[in-house]
Amino acid sequence: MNDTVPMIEMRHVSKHFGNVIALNDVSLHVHAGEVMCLLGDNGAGKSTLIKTLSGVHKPTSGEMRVSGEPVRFKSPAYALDSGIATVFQDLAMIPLMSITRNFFMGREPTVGWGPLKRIDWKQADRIAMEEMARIGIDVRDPSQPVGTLSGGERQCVAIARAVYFGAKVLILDEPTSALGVKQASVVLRYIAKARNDGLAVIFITHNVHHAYPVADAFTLLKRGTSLGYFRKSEISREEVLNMMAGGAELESLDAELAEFQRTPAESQTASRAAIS
Ligand SMILES: Nc1ncnc2c1ncn2[C@@H]1O[C@H](COP(=O)(O)OP(=O)(O)OP(=O)(O)O)[C@@H](O)[C@H]1O
Repeated sequence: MNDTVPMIEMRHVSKHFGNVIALNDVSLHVHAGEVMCLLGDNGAGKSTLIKTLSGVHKPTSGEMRVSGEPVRFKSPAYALDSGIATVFQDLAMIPLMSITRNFFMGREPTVGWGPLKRIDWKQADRIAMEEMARIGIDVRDPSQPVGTLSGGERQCVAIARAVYFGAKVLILDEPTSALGVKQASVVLRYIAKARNDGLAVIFITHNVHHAYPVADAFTLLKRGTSLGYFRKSEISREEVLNMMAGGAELESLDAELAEFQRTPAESQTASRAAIS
């Protein structure tokens, strides 16, 4: 158990859209140097939760805290100023633009003053190369279009960019969902590294196999409600899987599908037995 103040915390947060209750009394917390995996099926409320944490939505009720201080984000810029960076699935990258341009996205270092002020490309390229090297991506040419990197590498660039610009909390929206095993492992390794560097990471996924190796804790969402917050030591991979899928629902599906697997002779015997 970690007794320090969480880096980020949600207390009894609800979010309604008219009559739709997208989040209902959800509480969670993440400490510095921890990965908290937020798991939930389609429509569970994951996107609403991320958008609430990152200042896109305002909670209908409940409280959010950063380093123990209550916060109300008027816009995503306020969340960013508090050190909360969200890497959305689309990565906000321009494939045909260079790695350096994508890394800085308008925040390039400059030289000179007043009308002579201009982007310091040499410095920008050097920083981009160094940051890529730090995450284990060997960039030979920083002017290379970012679209030439693999999917996993592009995810890492987006995360590295957030870290470089001062994130304390990283919210990663399904960073591995479109990736094969090898590419997903590139991203999972980097998530573990960000955690070891002291960031608080919220990793949203519906893939328990990706979540389990890297998680320190789990929050499970179902239809807008939290099924609970679990430390990794308190819950096995199978238990997480079962809660995610809804054990009872799966058992009844098992029984239903077993019916299809019967041979015609078995089915006839079963229906005769049912009639008599
Ligand atoms: N702006 C909105 N207006 C009305 N209802 C919304 C809005 N945003 C989300 N919802 C509803 O809130 C519920 C949760 O949606 P949300 O997108 O947060 O789920 P999710 O877990 O991210 O799902 P998925 O994995 O499919 O993206 C859904 O029933 C959705 O229809």
